[in-house]
Amino acid sequence: MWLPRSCPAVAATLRALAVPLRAHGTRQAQRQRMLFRQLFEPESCTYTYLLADLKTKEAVLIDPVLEMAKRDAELVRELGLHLVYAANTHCHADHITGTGLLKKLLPGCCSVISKDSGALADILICEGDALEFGAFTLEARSTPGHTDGCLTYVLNDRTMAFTGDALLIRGCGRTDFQQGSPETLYHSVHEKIFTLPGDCLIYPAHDYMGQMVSTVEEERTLNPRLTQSCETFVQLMNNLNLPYPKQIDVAIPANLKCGIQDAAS
Ligand SMILES: N[C@@H](CCC(=O)N[C@@H](CSS)C(=O)NCC(=O)O)C(=O)O
Repeated sequence: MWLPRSCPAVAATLRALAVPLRAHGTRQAQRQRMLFRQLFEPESCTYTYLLADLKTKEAVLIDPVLEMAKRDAELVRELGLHLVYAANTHCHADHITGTGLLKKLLPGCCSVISKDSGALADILICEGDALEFGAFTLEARSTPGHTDGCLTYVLNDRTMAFTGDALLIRGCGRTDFQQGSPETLYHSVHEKIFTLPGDCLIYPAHDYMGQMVSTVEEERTLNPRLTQSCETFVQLMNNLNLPYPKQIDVAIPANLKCGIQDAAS
């Protein structure tokens, strides 16, 4: 049924909708000018993310892998982008980061990792710091527990969170090496990730089951580990008995130097 805009009931409804509609419009406008790609490295099942402002062409890569750095650099060039940051969520133990090589392939790009990781990079960031690319920012949230230096990068409109190994789809990062602590991880995820909006998309650093994306609400309600009490979670994590990652002995020393063993960063 058609109702005139002057109808008081319609006017009240439009007033009530005004804020959410405006907010939705802003998110949609933002989405339309942002490029997003999820890239994959099959050996370590690592996801790399490319985000760019389509207007200014400034771009960020999150968690690039050494063996795929040429692919990533080629994609950046093909799309006419300018890579400003090659950022790690943490010092990985299962593969060598591509950030060191990307700095050579795409001069002008800065490597990034958290100060708490103890690793070298051009920019060492902390909780609350932001990486800007054009009109967008990625806020760094400290989410330790898998390692001391784990960060989750949250897009400024809180529609996307890049959780590294802190939160995986229906899982989480192991806590049995590299300063791992199940108690710390539990609190990180509950306080820094599960407090994001329910429809915020979760993009992890890995998936071993072929899944690509989740949401805060899904993980808050369905994650088999993190829906448990902290005590049960700790017991569970202390009894995973997973084999060590195949590349651990080369990956950690290399990643402490940004993926390059004979140079500072
Ligand atoms: N088989 C892989 C390593 C698998 C693994 O240990 N993944 C880590 C993240 S990379 S350090 C993890 O936290 N897994 C959690 C889980 O529950 O599987 C290899 O050899 O590279």
